[in-house]
Amino acid sequence: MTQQVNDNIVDKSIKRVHKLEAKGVKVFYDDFEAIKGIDMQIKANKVTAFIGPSGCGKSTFLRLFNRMNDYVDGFRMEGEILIDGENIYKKKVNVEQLRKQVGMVFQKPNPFPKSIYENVAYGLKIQGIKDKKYLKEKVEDSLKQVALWDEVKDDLNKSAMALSGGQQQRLCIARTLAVEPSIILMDEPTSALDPLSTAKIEELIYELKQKYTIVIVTHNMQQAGRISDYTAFFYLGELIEYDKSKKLFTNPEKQQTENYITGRFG
Ligand SMILES: Nc1ncnc2c1ncn2[C@@H]1O[C@H](COP(=O)(O)OP(=O)(O)OP(=O)(O)O)[C@@H](O)[C@H]1O
Repeated sequence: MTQQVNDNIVDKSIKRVHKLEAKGVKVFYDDFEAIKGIDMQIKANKVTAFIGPSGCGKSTFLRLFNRMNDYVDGFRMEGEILIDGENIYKKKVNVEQLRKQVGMVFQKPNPFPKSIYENVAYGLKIQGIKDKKYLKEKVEDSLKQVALWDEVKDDLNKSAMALSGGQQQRLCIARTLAVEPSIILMDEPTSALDPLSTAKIEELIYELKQKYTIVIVTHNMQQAGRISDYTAFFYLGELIEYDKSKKLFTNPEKQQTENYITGRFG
């Protein structure tokens, strides 16, 4: 099934406008076909939400963009995933480099059992950066971007595990930003958080799209409506509908989308 977002952007501008692209993508876990042939283009510097009932393939599809499924037993993919026009599944692709460009934030905040400072500096240090002044600046800058700096600036040596869940998630986003990705994948980043922390992360996502291309899986349709520019509705491994969020949530083209967003199934 071919789904191109419906707003008159011509194909020849893919490299500039469409940051991510899937071409004829199928995913199998052994014999099970989890993604059944998806074509999709995702725009740069926008927030794109993936919605759909449990098991429809949102996370599987999201994880294709930084090759996180490569580790899964029985995983096999057909088709192409392109970033800025480059197929990221080509043999010569350096997966470590790719993951620097494509950061990921998970459902449960997963800070390392280290200090706040070390968590944010970690990615830079494993790149071999030793310059203390640079590291300090980068840590401060990343924590400021996630609006955590004021809360932690006097406690940078404190364990990250002592932070609240919402603070931990912002720290994990700061850790992702420190290595300067251009794309951030988020897999239900607020589902383990209280409403106040959720609101903070949503504000943050809104700010971050000035600089980053963000793709977010969410079960929360209000959230998708609030923060995303585009929404893709998946069902049973297919991309059913993909459009501007305002359109998809108010006037969907497909009956299945309408049934889902009005809570008739899922
Ligand atoms: N490692 C795996 N091995 C076998 N099957 C898997 C594996 N991971 C996912 N699947 C199957 O692939 C399908 C898609 O799963 P996926 O986790 O991508 O869906 P999802 O839409 O993200 O679900 P949820 O909203 O519950 O997280 C499901 O049927 C799931 O059971």
